[in-house]
Amino acid sequence: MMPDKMRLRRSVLYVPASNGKALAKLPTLACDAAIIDLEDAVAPQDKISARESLPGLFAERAAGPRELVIRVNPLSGEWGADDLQAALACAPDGILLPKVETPRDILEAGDVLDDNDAADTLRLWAMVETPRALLNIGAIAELGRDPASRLACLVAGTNDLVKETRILATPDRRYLMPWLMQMVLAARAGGLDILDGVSNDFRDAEAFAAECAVAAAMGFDGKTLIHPNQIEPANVAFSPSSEALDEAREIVAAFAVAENVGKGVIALGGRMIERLHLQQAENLLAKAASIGK
Ligand SMILES: CC(C)(COP(=O)(O)OP(=O)(O)OC[C@H]1O[C@@H](n2cnc3c(N)ncnc32)[C@H](O)[C@@H]1OP(=O)(O)O)[C@@H](O)C(=O)NCCC(=O)NCCSC(=O)C[C@H](O)C(=O)O
Ligand SMILES: [Mg+2]
Repeated sequence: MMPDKMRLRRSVLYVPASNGKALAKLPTLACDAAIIDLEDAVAPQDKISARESLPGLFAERAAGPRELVIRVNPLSGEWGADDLQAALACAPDGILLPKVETPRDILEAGDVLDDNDAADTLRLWAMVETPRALLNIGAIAELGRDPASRLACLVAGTNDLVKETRILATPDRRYLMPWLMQMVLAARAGGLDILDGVSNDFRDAEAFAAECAVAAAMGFDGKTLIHPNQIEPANVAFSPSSEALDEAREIVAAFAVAENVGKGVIALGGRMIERLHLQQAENLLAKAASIGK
């Protein structure tokens, strides 16, 4: 299994488990990961049949680097516990827990996984989409520091957050911004990946590209998506730009010059460059290498 740090999660597409056409299209799509959704995308009357379709879908799963995650219904509700068992039987890369409110919600799901031998490498992802989750975000993210918790990734659920907090959803997401930044901060503290919420307006390519660029600048690792035409712009926005790569190569080269080896700080192009910048540059180049840039 690929270590989490090496995973690309620039474009993470929700695919409703009840939508055969969308599921059939998935193997042709260039998203880094997909979330097969049993929760909000599936109507109550389709919950059971959607769950029953999972084994067929995963039996046909082509080997490859794309991460496949199943979003179950809340474990406290009517369908969640059975969803979790069905998801486990499919051996996905991860299970996404919706409506997480406290660290306990994640630990309880982890206990179920611990009782299942087949779940050795399975990771947990958690939606941050309720006011309580926001208030508990530090404690939730702290679980990332304990590998036994299996927590690997946080996902902003901006639609539910708008609903639950009653803020106004504006194109610039101004009222969500403080909470999104708090999520990024918590994820970094816990050593977790963090994905931005979805953009519902899937026909407005320009607005979507702008939203992705802002999210990348805010520190998100990628964006959750609802439609195939959002994949390419997300892949572009969350990949290092060629200017950033040129600068990273310059920094690596500068520290490799004989007179700079062993120095903690150097001047480059009129700017102070420290070893922490070298580390940033190396991380960026490693990311570009895994993208194949
Ligand atoms: C939004 C949609 C309902 C639009 O569907 P549709 O009108 O069918 O789109 P198109 O005709 O433009 O589709 C073109 C082709 O692409 C395929 N397609 C569409 N969406 C997907 C997808 N998500 N994955 C894979 N393939 C997809 C269509 O089948 C067409 O294929 P073809 O004819 O063969 O060319 C629809 O896009 C959709 O249902 N999207 C996913 C919605 C979803 O999953 N919602 C739940 C997750 S979001 C959420 O819950 C956020 C969070 O919890 C929060 O609180 O914020
Ligand atoms: Mg939601």
